[in-house]
Amino acid sequence: MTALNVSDLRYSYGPKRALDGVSFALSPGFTALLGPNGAGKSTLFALLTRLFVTREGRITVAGHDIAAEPRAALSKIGVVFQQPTLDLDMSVMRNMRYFAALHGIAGREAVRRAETALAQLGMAERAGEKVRDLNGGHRRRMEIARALIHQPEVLLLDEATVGLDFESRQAIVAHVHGLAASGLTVLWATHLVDEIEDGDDVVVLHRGRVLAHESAAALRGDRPLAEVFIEMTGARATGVEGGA
Ligand SMILES: Nc1ncnc2c1ncn2[C@@H]1O[C@H](COP(=O)(O)OP(=O)(O)OP(=O)(O)O)[C@@H](O)[C@H]1O
Repeated sequence: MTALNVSDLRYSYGPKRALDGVSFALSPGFTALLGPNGAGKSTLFALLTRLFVTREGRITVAGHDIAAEPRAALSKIGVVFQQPTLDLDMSVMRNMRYFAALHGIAGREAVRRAETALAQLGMAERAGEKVRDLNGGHRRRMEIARALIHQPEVLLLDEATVGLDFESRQAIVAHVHGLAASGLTVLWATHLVDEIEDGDDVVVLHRGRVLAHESAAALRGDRPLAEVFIEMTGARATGVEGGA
């Protein structure tokens, strides 16, 4: 089943074309949106979450056209933006319940969903802690849990590990792969090749165009993914090459 379908999407900032005919279809599982700085990843995310609107191209989420049925489409999307958006003075649970309320979920159901989502990210025992007291990795995990509270089919993460140390990054990457394995459709924007596993699906975006869409294993062949990425985009691939 196609959970997210993007078809011939175009977007310009004045004369600057940021997306130039982007198409891909995603099924449940982990897809890395791999692109160097300026590739168009953030622009794509803004269109997928309807922060930006374009008349050129089409986006459907779980069969709902985002232009024709925005509420239905957006109710199927969970999103974690590059910049954290947490209230530091609330507890983890209060943050979760506050966000649940924005989706019309309250009372016991909100607590039940919050507990389930926190457990999925290995954060259950931190529910009572103030967000301010959490380290960066745990804050990010909380934000991912929060994005799951309305039980979306598609989870979008825009450079979710920016600024975190290697261990925290690894933990988050592992958790999100676990979510994808349990049936969620994950689109993980990154420029770090070490966050990508051989079994992952990869969309390579460069200068607003999709250069490749296939499994990481097929994309890299018998070479390191970093080498292939550099060759395709001319960009320096950052991150530690973790065997991929
Ligand atoms: N507000 C804007 N005005 C003009 N050009 C813009 C604007 N925002 C982005 N761009 C340009 O559009 C292109 C795509 O930018 P975008 O931020 O979507 O890329 P990105 O892949 O998310 O990069 P990064 O990882 O650096 O955020 C780039 O060439 C960028 O310079």
